[in-house]
Amino acid sequence: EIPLNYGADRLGKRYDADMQKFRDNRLGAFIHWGLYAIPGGEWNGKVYPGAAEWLKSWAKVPSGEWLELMKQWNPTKFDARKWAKMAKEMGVRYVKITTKHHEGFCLWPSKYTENTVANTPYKKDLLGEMVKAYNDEGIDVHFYFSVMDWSHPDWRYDVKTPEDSAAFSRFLTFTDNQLKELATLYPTVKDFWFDGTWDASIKKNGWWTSHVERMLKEMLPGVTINSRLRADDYGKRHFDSNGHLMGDYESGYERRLPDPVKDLKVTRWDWEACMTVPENQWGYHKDWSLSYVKTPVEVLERIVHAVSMGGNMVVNFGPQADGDFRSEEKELAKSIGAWMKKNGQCIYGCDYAGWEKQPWGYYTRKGSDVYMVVFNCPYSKHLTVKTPKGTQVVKAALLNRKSVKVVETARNEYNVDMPAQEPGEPFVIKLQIKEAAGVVDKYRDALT
Ligand SMILES: Cc1ccc([C@@H]2N[C@@H](C)[C@@H](O)[C@H]2O)cc1
Repeated sequence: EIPLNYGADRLGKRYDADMQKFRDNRLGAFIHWGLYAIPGGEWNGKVYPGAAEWLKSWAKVPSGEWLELMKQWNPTKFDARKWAKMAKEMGVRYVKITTKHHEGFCLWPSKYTENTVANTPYKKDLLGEMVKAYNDEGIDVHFYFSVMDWSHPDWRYDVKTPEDSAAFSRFLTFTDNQLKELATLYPTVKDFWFDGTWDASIKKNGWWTSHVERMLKEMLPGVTINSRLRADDYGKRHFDSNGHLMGDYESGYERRLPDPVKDLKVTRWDWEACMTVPENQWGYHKDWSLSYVKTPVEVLERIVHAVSMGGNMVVNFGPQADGDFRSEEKELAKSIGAWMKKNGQCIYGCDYAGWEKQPWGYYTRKGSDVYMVVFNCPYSKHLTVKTPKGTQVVKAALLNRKSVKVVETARNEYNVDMPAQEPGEPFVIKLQIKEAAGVVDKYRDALT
């Protein structure tokens, strides 16, 4: 290993109560809300199909002109308690809120910039209202924070000249001040999810990313920090130059998931994925017909897929400028919530089972309870289960307790019957297993 000053602060997973809660939460929601919700993907009469929160970039809008949108920021339909009820009904255990996205508009009344909700017709502290409402519903609040700030004169994509260095040093101080402000004003925050940290300017200042992690953990003991913040002494990101994960969980799975067979390495560390419901829209876009929109079952499959590999999943919501949600998102929250109410025990507090992936769906596990979450029903009417050496399936039952037949078909191989009547939606079978202490290998493969 090479010596590093700004590499991983810790080797291996955290097992303290705060990290265990982060892990047990498993299902979260993203809230992407900012000035971009006002134009909703359209600028000067042209609709841009790209991500709506990047409209400033697609339409090449100068910062001054973009920030004019602040004059229109007045979400009259915003009701934090309603938002929190919607999250509760969906069954999310935490919500990640964009405190400031790349555009530089702050949902809290920061005293380090004019670009905040305080200088809009709405005036009030939106972030504070949200934090209180979610916490009152027992939902943890995580802060998304974009380091890249398109509206700050001292932001630099790279640092090449002495002027760049002076400006970027001011920018890092500004950012430190905003982060300290967030940690001080909203001390119940449980996590910081950094974005906008891929540019050379940050990679050349790995020390600062290490300082931010340590500063926030000093101010808020137990807080979790995503790997995306971090760059080491050599600009290596997420995993340091010795291959160790920086931060507390890997945060690279954005709109994609690790392969359940080829990418089992991810089960060695904590990780959190995030996903959009359309192909690629985080902020509100007025026209969702421009890309495929995932059905609730497709969203659910991604949630289960993540948990089956020991990860969390954060499903994105892009509220409208008026503070209400579009109907597709309200329906999605209801639909996922209905399923979670019946089947949540295969998600919350669950982890990677360590069993061989099967075509019918995914395993999750909590202690000695192994869950089969079935998305694909086979014509054979049997669900193949292959257990590790020394592990037997003793019983199987649908979560509503109706048992299903289990027949041992070969060494460590079973046919678990499909339920008698078609469930009509993804369903869960809970397995009772028996794990031999020493691994006794009763059968042997034929000698060929
Ligand atoms: C290339 C690219 C940069 C930033 C992003 C941001 N990360 C997501 C979590 C959203 O905030 C998106 O704007 C997405 C793609």
